[in-house]
Amino acid sequence: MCKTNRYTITAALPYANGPLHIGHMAGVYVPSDIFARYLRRKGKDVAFIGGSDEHGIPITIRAKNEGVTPQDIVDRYHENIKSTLENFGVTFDIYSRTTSAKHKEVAQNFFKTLYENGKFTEDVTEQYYDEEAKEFLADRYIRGECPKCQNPDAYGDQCEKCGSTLSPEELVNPRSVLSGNTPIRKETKNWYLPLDQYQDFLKEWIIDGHKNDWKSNVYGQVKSWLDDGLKPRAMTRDLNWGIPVPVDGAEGKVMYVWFDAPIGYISFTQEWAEKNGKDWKDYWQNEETKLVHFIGKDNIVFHCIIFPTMMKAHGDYIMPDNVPANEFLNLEDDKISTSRNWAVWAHEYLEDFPGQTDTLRYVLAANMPENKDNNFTWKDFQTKNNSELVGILGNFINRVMVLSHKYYQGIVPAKTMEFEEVAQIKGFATRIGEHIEKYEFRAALTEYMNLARLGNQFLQAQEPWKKGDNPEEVKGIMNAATQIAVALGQLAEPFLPFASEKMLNMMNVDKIDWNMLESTDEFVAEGHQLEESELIFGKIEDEAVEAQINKLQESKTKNNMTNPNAEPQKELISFDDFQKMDIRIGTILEAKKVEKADKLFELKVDTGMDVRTIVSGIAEHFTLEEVVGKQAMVLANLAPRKIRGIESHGMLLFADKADGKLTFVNPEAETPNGVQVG
Ligand SMILES: Nc1ncnc2c1ncn2[C@@H]1O[C@H](COP(=O)(O)OP(=O)(O)OP(=O)(O)O)[C@@H](O)[C@H]1O
Ligand SMILES: [Zn+2]
Repeated sequence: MCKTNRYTITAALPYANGPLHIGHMAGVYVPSDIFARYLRRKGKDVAFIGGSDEHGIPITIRAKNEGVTPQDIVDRYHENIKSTLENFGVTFDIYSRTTSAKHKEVAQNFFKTLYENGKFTEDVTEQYYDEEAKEFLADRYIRGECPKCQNPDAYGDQCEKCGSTLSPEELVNPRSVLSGNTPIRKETKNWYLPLDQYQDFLKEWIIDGHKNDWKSNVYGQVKSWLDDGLKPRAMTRDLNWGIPVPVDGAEGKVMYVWFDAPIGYISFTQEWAEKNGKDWKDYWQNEETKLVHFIGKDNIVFHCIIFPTMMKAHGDYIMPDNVPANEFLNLEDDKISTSRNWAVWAHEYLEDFPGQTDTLRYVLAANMPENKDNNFTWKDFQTKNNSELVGILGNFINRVMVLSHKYYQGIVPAKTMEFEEVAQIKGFATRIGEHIEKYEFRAALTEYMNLARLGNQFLQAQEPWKKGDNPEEVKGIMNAATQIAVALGQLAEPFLPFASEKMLNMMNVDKIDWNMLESTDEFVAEGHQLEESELIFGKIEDEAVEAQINKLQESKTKNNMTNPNAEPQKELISFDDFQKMDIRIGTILEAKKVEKADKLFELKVDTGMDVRTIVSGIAEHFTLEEVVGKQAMVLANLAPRKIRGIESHGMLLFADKADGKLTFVNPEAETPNGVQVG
């Protein structure tokens, strides 16, 4: 059914701001790898392209919080992610990164082409700006209340609670993530991709053209975007981390991360092609090539609307043939979250379950959130391993191996009889392939396991161990069982690559082409010598699963201790910065109201060094009587400033409670005035 011979397969570029978890694997990397491995076995010319997305605000925020550079962050996580993917058996032809020189060049050329051909519109708009940090606040640099669900911590580009796509102007009570301050609005020029001009093209291509072959979750999301009407979208940002915009008048601006990241698929293909003597254009600009993007649902708009529009505006590029986006995987009935450490980290799994990589690949493929969100639980993981991989597949392979060695020293006996089960194998190969080509990975895996079930039923029905008086029949049964076992070893590869290799080694056979698997009845010949038998899958004990559940419980306990509504931490300061502050205990001696200022008290404060005047904005929180005689913390060396004509020498410190009421922060034991706090 698949006539195309060349495929370009991309997998979403993970943000290099943290390690990979099972959601990433189930949503993107397991399905794309199954697809790529299958097509290679089918003899197709495949470029399976991946890499780290190293620009974008989550990276700069993480760097700021840790007090390191963005480059430090991406170097750390790029290596971590790359080796995790390798160890998971994800067979990228190249796994590169968007901070490479090659990528910068390709992305800048792409931008320039659009610019020179007049594909952008330019617009000067007011954007939020943090006066203290001196930075424009795009996307995740700004938070505030979601206008749709009132979540107080929505981002400037998205509300994670209700899933709405937002722009910073829509946030209620916006605040800067950098300083916590309320931002001002300031004019800046940006370059926009006029998506509205591509509305008709997108409608014709997707809505009219892919109603039947795209997944309904993807099609539905695209349709609702188009029904709402597309608007121009800024492709540049006033930030200092990213790829500089290569046009005059754009100094200090970088490309929007979702402009440069998908170009990564192209630049990485170029890097790979150069190293391997190929022509990259075959993979991106040849109508006979099928381009397929594997992503999670939050990336649909970028891969179905924005990136195709970029490619259309550029010209020469093919459109994706399909974007089989998955919904989300949850963990133990809760949303996977990096910040709440509610995740099973792929690299930790590899350490905790050595030699059992395929078990996780299997469970994630079986639970893949293909059409709706799905759930991973450790109990289900254990059951699927013990009763399906060990109990069905491993059991069948092991019985065949052990009996072959017992009866025939591991030499495959003659085919003395015909069995219908053997003739059925090629049908399984075909159906597995058809499901994979339709992005129905769960159904493909079920089909595969049904062949293992068939093998067990066959042995159970034929009972060769009871037929010692008919050696010719036993030979025939064992030949047939061995055909099924070898076919299982062959067909396992897309899903269970490590187990497949182990099975084929043990059976002493080479991998064969999938087309062959779909057409033959003989997977191994009479007289072939099998190697020694070994177990393919190990049981997962209760203790191992309990340890994992305890690990999650610890995260939950920790999360419950921290306040989800706490203000984000301010920018890091050095120890020297801190040392500069002179904070000490003082006592308020006198208090009076400041005329025509509802919020202010004029206070006389004994700081231990002197008695001084401090103007404080506490009149709405306390009465004059309440504050006189009270001790308070004083920031003594704050530069004096005039407030309502009164010179204030320092500042009193209060705790700013969530309900907006101030409260004094005082030493627990009696403390003389002038004692330093630090
Ligand atoms: N729980 C999940 N289930 C399925 N796919 C997911 C899940 N989490 C992330 N993905 C997908 O993995 C790909 C790479 O994710 P990316 O690095 O962009 O992280 P992310 O979406 O910010 O995730 P997180 O916030 O958990 O780090 C994206 O296509 C994303 O849709
Ligand atoms: Zn919301």
